[in-house]
Amino acid sequence: MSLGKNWDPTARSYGPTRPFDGAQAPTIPDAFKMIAQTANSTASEFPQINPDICIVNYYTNSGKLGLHQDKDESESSLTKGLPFISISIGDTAEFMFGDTRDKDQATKINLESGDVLILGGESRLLFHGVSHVKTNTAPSWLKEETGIRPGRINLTFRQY
Ligand SMILES: O=C(O)CCC(=O)C(=O)O
Ligand SMILES: [Fe+2]
Repeated sequence: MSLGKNWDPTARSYGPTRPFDGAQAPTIPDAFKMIAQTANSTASEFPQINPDICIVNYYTNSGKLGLHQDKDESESSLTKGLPFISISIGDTAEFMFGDTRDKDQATKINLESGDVLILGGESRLLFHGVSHVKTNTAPSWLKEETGIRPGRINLTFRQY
């Protein structure tokens, strides 16, 4: 799902409403924005964004996401290298990134629950994706306190 603007993964475009039922995208809660902007300000090499899009992805333990570039934001946002800020919650993902769409050449890192990843400036158009989600790796306190189901939640904040 997405907050702020609707993201249509089929058309790869943003709009005010969901095409299949016309629902408005909910606004991004201020508390969410605050977390993203605080993370953004610690990465002082990147410009500060005022996020107007938050895409929420849920991955089951068999979920993956192929290597892709995020280049559907406005031309001015991309030219300025405005960062997107990604926050991971739940099970650990193996995240891959690189200069090409070739999985074998990509660098792989673990994104654990609570990790923040920021792609901005020259790294804004890196190819990236999720090779797999590691079963039963979420912190036990998170499972106990929230009842979060198996899998991983990822929030990406962007400025269109
Ligand atoms: O789940 C992730 O860590 C990456 C998500 C992503 O690349 C996207 O939403 O465009
Ligand atoms: Fe992406």
